[in-house]
Amino acid sequence: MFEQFTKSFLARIPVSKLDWKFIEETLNQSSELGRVNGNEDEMFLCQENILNATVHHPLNLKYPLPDVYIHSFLKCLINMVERFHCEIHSNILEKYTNLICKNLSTVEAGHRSFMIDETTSISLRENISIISDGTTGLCTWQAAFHLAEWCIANRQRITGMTVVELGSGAGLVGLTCYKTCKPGYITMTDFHPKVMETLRYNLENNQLIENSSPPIDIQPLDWMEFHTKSESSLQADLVLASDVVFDVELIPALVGTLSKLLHPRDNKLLPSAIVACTERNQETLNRFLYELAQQNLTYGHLEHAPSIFACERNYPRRLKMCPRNRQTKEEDRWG
Ligand SMILES: C[S@@+](CC[C@H](N)C(=O)[O-])C[C@H]1O[C@@H](n2cnc3c(N)ncnc32)[C@H](O)[C@@H]1O
Repeated sequence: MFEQFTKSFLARIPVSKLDWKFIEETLNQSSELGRVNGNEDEMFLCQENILNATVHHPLNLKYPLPDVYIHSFLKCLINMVERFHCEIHSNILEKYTNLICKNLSTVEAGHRSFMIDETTSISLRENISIISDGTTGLCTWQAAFHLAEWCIANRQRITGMTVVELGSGAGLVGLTCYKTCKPGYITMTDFHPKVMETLRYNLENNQLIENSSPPIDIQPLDWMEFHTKSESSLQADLVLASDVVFDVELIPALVGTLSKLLHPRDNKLLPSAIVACTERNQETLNRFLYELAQQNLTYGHLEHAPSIFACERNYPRRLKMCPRNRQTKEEDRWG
């Protein structure tokens, strides 16, 4: 009954955007039931159920959301329960008053948990601010959800492939690919030390380091250096990257990196790259497309995959697929 609400809560959808209408209806039904049966416990039971589906959910107990988020959630819940002229459940009050006494910070890191299906979830430590510690890589960006959903929809085709992810950030795309697609090998990369540390933590937290079969790996990879290297041991059948097209200064190095990784190898599948772009600034995207053409890389647009993640979807996003110029239409492979 609470599945959708739980999914949004654990994914840290802004509190004001949670489905409060649903909570109101649930409280209303309990209030009516209590009145008809003359049973005052109905409202307490309902508050307990809401708490169990959110703050006391096993994933939140194991991978807690930031206190500031829980505080704001409980505040809204208490306001709503009060509108029914009903006593607030002691567990809610206790949790809330404990949080009031804390010095809450909006730059605090905390977890977000994403439920993919009944048995698969991914919990990531992420900062609340989109830019912190001088990097954009400590939170999940919107294009990542899009690309992760594309991976899930194409999992059978990805199975067994050697996958490299560029600019992995907090790790949603790589971890989703690893958990749902069974790639032959997956290497997640980034360059910022704090991002690398968070990425490692997130892999360990999802128990993916020790028991990695198929193997999963994290490597530092700075596009600025990589595209100038003459040799690299890194090879890919498929390159994934989400929300990496955001700074015109970085685009030549990013495309140079893609070009190197997409270089055809003997007796191997021609590699391709799926780059999920958020369409914020047309000029930046045009520069990306210009650089692709300079490197003799063609591109096509891919269909959106069905939505799975609870997330905000404010910006239009596109998946660009970049194979090296060739006769065969690569869209036929991934389209
Ligand atoms: C906007 S974030 C996107 C993170 C993640 N892919 C997502 O969609 O949530 C951009 C990512 O690119 C990485 N990045 C920026 N410049 C880079 C460079 N020169 N080499 C490698 N990664 C870089 C950042 O560290 C950050 O993780």
